[in-house]
Parts: sequence; structure tokens; C-alpha cells
Amino acid sequence: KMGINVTGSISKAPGFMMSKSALLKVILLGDGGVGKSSLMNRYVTNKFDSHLFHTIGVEFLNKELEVDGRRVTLQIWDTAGQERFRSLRTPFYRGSDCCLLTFSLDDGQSFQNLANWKKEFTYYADIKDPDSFPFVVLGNKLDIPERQVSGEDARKWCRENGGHPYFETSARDATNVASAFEEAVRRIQMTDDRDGHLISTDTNTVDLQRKSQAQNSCC
Ligand SMILES: Nc1nc2c(ncn2[C@@H]2O[C@H](COP(=O)(O)OP(=O)(O)OP(=O)(O)O)[C@@H](O)[C@H]2O)c(=O)[nH]1
Repeated sequence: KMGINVTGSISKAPGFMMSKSALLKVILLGDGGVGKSSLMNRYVTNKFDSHLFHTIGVEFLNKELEVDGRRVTLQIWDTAGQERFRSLRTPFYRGSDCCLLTFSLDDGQSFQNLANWKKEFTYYADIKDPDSFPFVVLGNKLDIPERQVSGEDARKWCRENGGHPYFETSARDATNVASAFEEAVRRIQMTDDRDGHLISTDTNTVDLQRKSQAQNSCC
């Protein structure tokens, strides 16, 4: 990982046209070391590095995909989970279309902290109606046999805190990683704007017209 605040690059799958593809911002939050960068890298580059450094600030990668016949460009934002980097990550929460709350199944404290992450996101992203905002919860490092968090407890938390979808993932062996990101896309409400572009309809953060302009500025 790079030691600067924002880094990003775009990975384009062949055969996709940019003009009709919605740009969706998905953000990974959770304690330092739970595997956010590894999940992003596994999903976008299909690689796993067991010697990653902590992220400083934020990084992003783009990936184009089709879910249920909808062509989208996912802009995945990976944030620094360590407390000391709080002021470097929070300015990037605004405009997110979906938030992936991540913990590690072998780290009970990271599960306890999910509520704090949700609160931090809701505050800094300026989410007006948290109950209608799409969150997806990921319990990562499923490949490690020594679990501290049961699937039952995690599902219970998701049920009681807004009915969030829950995935147990492994960035190491790729279990459920693509499914989790695809579910994030499914949860985002989208519509066609007046020019026929597919856009997300998250009015929590920015008004529709500005969002449409921002999302289609690439074309
Ligand atoms: N066994 C196992 N190790 C993992 C998995 N995902 C990540 N790791 C390891 O856990 C460590 C931390 O992973 P990162 O992806 O850097 O974690 P992070 O959440 O991005 O951490 P910060 O950048 O500090 O917020 C690294 O050594 C990874 O190789 C996984 O699914 N299984």
C-alpha cells in the first residue's frame, strides 16, 4: 500500500461502454487489519498479499461489472481503519452509495466496533435517513479456524441494527468476495435520468441532478 492520502486506478473489463454505466461509490470501513484492502484487491485484481501495510488515508480502485442486467462501474474506496487516521479518512465518506461495514471473524473487538463505524459513517457522510441507507456487513478471514465471532451473533446484530445483509468472506481464498460486492450493487437504488443514463437515486447525500452530472462527467 502507498503511504499517501488518496490513490486510485481504473480497471476496465473489455466490452463495457462507459456512457450507460452508472458510477457507484462503495466504501469499506472497519478496524485496522480486518482485511479491507485485501478484500478490495482480491475483488478487483484477484490477488492476495499476506504482507500488506496499514492504509494511510484512503485508496480506491474501479471495477466494471453487470448485476441483474445493470451495467455499473463500482468505485471501491478503501479506508484506513486505525484510529490515528480518522481525520484522513472521514472527508471521503460523502457521496457513498453503499457502505461495507467490515470486521474480522477472528477478532471480537472488531465486531464490537461495528456500531461505532456505522455511527462515524452516518455522521461524516451526512446521511439524513440511516434506516434507508444500504449497509452490507462483512465478516472477513473465514479461512482462519479460530473464530471469535459466531455467524449467529453476527446475523443477530445485522437483524437488530437495520436488517443488513451479512456475508462471511475470505480475501485470502476469495470466498464470497464477489457475492458481497454484487449484493452491495443490488442494494443501491438506481433509475434512468432524463438522458437515459443509469444513476443511483441516493438522495441522502447529493441531489439527483448533481449526482447525474457527476456520474456522467466521464462520458
Ligand atoms: N487469513 C487471512 N488473512 C487476511 C484476510 N484478509 C486480510 N488478511 C491479512 O490481514 C492483514 C491486514 O489486512 P489488510 O487488508 O491490510 O487490512 P485493512 O483492514 O485494510 O487494514 P488497515 O489498512 O489498517 O485499515 C494482512 O496481513 C492480510 O494479509 C483473510 O481473508 N484471511
